[in-house]
Amino acid sequence: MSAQILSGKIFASEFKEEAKKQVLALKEQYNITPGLAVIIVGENPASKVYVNNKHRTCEEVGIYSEVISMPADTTKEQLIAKIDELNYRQEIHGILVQLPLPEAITKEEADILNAICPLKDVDGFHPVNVGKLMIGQDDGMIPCTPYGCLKMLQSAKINIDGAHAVIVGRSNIVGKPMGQLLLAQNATVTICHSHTHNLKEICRSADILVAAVGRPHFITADMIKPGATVIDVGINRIAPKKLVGDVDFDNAVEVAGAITPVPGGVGLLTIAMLMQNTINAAKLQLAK
Ligand SMILES: Nc1nc2c(c(=O)[nH]1)N[C@@H](CN(C=O)c1ccc(C(=O)N[C@@H](CCC(=O)O)C(=O)O)cc1)CN2
Repeated sequence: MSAQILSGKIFASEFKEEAKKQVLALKEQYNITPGLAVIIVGENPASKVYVNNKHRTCEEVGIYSEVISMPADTTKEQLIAKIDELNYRQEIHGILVQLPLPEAITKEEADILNAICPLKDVDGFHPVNVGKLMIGQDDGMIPCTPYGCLKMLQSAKINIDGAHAVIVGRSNIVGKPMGQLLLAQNATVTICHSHTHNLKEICRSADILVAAVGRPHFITADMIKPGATVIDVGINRIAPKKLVGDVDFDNAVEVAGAITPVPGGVGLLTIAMLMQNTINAAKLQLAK
């Protein structure tokens, strides 16, 4: 039997509707419009598309949006000076630096992201927010992609409590925060990576399998337990107009119980959750 397809489009539109209501409530109760500033450095074509989509989604949901485009030869100091300016602007509740940064400043990524005030860090990449997620403190920001995966699992009523969740990939943006989020929901979490022995056996023991490796079709059908929920976070461009995930979808769909497609899966939730994080940031700043 073929798996249930977890459509990112449907969940994203559900989450955006919820965000719209919260924006209206903030306006009515406190006369506040949440504001998001996105900084893009350089000319990466995919980044430009994502940033435009962020701007468009802000308009759709009722969030004030500013896109700040900086040239590819921007220095770390210039970028941090821009972030500082935004840190002090009251109408900007969320600040995001689009990744990847140009090669010349890639090594400075940590210093640049750490310059964002943790209360405005809508990506949830600042060490303060990483720490809050780690210790289960709920007044921090959660990275958008794993946050979207969790909300989708909850909305689809997939059981997490007591489930064995296996995450393949240990990035700071997806793998590690995904593990913390599922652990906080009482899953038994295994994080696998390139040095893991018996990867196939571990994956096959997963009730929830999250693929976040960045390698096309890395997870094959024989690595999936029949009936498991498979979340594919990979976005791999294998030809100019062809995107595929980390999971061999066509075969996996015959084994899994539920599965996300690529495109049209959790990627779409990333921007929906950015809206939610901007609203959460505005609420947190109200309370300060
Ligand atoms: N500062 C950040 N930079 C980056 C992040 C991030 O969360 N914060 N994530 C990615 C890019 N990204 C958002 O920024 C993003 C990626 C993918 C999608 C998406 O909608 N994917 C679609 C396919 C879109 C396509 O055709 O390319 C899908 O999966 O169906 C949205 C946002 C890296 N940088």
